[in-house]
Amino acid sequence: MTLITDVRLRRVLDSRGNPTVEADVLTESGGFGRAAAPSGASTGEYEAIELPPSEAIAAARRHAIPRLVDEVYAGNQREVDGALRAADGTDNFSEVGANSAVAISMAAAKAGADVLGAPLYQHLGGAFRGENFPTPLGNVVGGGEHAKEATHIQEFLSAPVGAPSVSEAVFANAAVHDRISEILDDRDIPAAKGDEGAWAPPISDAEAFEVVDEAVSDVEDDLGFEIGFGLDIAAAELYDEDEGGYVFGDEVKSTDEMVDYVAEMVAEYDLVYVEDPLDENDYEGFAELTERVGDQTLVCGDDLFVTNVERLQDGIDVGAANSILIKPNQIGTLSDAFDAVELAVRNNYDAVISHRSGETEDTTIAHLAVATDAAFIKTGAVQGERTAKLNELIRIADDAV
Ligand SMILES: C=C(OP(=O)(O)O)C(=O)O
Ligand SMILES: [Mg+2]
Repeated sequence: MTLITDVRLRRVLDSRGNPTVEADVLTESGGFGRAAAPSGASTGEYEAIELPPSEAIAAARRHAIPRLVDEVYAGNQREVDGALRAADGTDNFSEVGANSAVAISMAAAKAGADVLGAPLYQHLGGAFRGENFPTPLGNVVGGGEHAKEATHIQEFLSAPVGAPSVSEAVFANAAVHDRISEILDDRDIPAAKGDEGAWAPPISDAEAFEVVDEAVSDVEDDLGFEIGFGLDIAAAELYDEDEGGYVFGDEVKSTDEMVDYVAEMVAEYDLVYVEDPLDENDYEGFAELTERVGDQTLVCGDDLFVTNVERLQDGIDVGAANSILIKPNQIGTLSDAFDAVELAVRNNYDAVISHRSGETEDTTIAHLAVATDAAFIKTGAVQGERTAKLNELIRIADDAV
């Protein structure tokens, strides 16, 4: 074990061109870790608070760094994260900023791994991790808050559930992404890209279902293993109380209609995954949908649970969803993210480790997914800040990190 001797913070660019917080953690034996906070666009109402990076950095320098330097061992993640929580003093990191907190938490984990001379996933998960790999969910078509004038549903996700290796799964998602551009081209549909590199064509949700279904089937035939697809509806962004439901352009769906619609899409397209099908406050609606389709597909809570064990426990109590999206910056520390995974697994909920729409080249979530034995990782299909994580997964499987 080696003491943290320095924590340095700076503003760096994220993939949207916005500033974000990067942290370096140094230890007395020469250990080093660097990590950067991601940032969401379709953020959940109950997420930990992201402060403007300059404010978050100033607050962390004032409150958090003095509690870490020469006080805490880099390898003791619980102590690092406890110091961050104590420095902040609120439930939601509104003093220090979840962006500073998560960057320091992840950088300390990397410094701890460096001191041990172990890959990060082993430091976080133990010697027996690394045998299984998470299936990557690749965002191939999208709209919502991630692209204007595109689909109402935020993400159509390729899910290569039959891939024999992580590398084949990663390349399958890239192939689906590529096949979609050909299909759109054949239909004379222009396609820009959204924040995560998914195609953002100006088409209806119904047409997007058709296009993705065709692309997935074509690539499945080419590669010879099963590829399904799934959705992140990000329904909290569509929900408008004044309109009395979920707004899809000119059409408004009531909660009952929304549950029927999602259940029909699950049946029609054999969806393997449906994230945030209902509003973030609608535990009851989630429970009803899970009751109807939970034996056929994963119903995942992102904005619903915000990686928060209390919100997850509320969901478990009423049978809302059967999986949870894990985004470390939604809650602020790696320890909190691990606690959410553990509570999920103990209750037969699958964990899906996730990027944010605003990302950097940081690869921590690839290691987190392997360390927690997560069923899935959602980190895009193409584009540099996404491929950084996908390529790291390939290296982990190849024992080359
Ligand atoms: C990755 C997502 O988007 P954002 O980071 O904008 O919340 C999501 O909603 O799952
Ligand atoms: Mg989501």
